[in-house]
Amino acid sequence: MKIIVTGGAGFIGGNFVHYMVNKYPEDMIINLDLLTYAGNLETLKPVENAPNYKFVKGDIADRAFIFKLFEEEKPDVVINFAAESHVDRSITDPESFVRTNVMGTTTLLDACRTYGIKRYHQVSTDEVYGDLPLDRPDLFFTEETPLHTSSPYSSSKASADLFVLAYHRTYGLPVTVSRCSNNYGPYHFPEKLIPLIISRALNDEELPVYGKGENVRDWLYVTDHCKAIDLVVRKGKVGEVYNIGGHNERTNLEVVKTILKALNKPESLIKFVTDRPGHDRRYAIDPTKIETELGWKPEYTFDTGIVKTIEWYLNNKEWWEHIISGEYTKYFENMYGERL
Ligand SMILES: Cc1cn([C@H]2C[C@H](O)[C@@H](COP(=O)(O)OP(=O)(O)O[C@H]3O[C@H](C)C(=O)[C@H](O)[C@H]3O)O2)c(=O)[nH]c1=O
Repeated sequence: MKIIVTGGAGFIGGNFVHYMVNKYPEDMIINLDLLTYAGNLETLKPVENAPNYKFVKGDIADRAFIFKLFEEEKPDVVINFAAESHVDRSITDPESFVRTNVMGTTTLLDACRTYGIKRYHQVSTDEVYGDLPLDRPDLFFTEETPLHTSSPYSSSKASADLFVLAYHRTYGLPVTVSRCSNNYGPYHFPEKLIPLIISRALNDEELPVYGKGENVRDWLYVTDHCKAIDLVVRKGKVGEVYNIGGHNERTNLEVVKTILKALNKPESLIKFVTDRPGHDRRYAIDPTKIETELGWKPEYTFDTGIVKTIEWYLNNKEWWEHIISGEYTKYFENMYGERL
């Protein structure tokens, strides 16, 4: 099979490319990525010379380019990870989220419709369901939970999901959608909570915690997510949505304190800062459907996954140190300067 993985130089896409190149030597994995700020070819070093791997630089929202690529490659499967993914950035620049996440998705769908495809898979997020109250730990997102977005980011992802499902209903395109909870693990860009806290704590820098740190996220180790997507693509029912999460809810403050303890750094580094506008309170996934229909079970709990993640950041400083210097410092100051 020829599989186009979009966004394969990003965090989840990059981990997925590693997983697929190693697991399916008989398949050809084409990594299509625009290499924007969070895309990094260093992430692909371990697989870049594999005979079943190829990198193509390009924009999923560039219709002429995408159609030419499909004409040349005739892929059997397309798995769309490419997305602007940072909620804070979507608050300052919503338009780029519409372009990549919505227009990029519809462009890929049109190419799939024109050239034919065995499966199109959309990698989505539990943020499309909005949030849950903090005082109702009995509530979880299921695939039937209505879409109810809070941020420009989640609105763009929900919109893309609806297009994907509409292309199934209207044109019969064989699609699946998965919606995951917060991922963490190797190669995570240090603008997101866990890698940001690890990298800044290692440099003894202040750690911005939004509001009171009471918001809850449901943490999923990235390779558990990769295995789930592989299962959905190969065995999931066409036209269906699958939620992916492993019941690992933690408040942000718990997460930050866990990392500080593991690194033997003081809690005095924590700085409570102005809250994110529209900040979702709690995400929590009910994974019953993917567990019962496809037999997926996560391998990592938060306690085992976070240790592995911290070890990776300690052993791979060359991957992240240059990111948090230079351009990134400017970005960080713009984003957090007023808060810190
Ligand atoms: C960067 C940062 C974040 N936070 C808080 C905000 C959130 O409550 C939590 C995690 O934030 P982060 O930006 O890492 O992730 P989410 O906003 O939950 O969204 C993430 O998980 C979903 C599923 C996706 O779909 C997004 O693409 C992905 O970015 O920590 C802080 O308190 N301080 C910080 O410096």
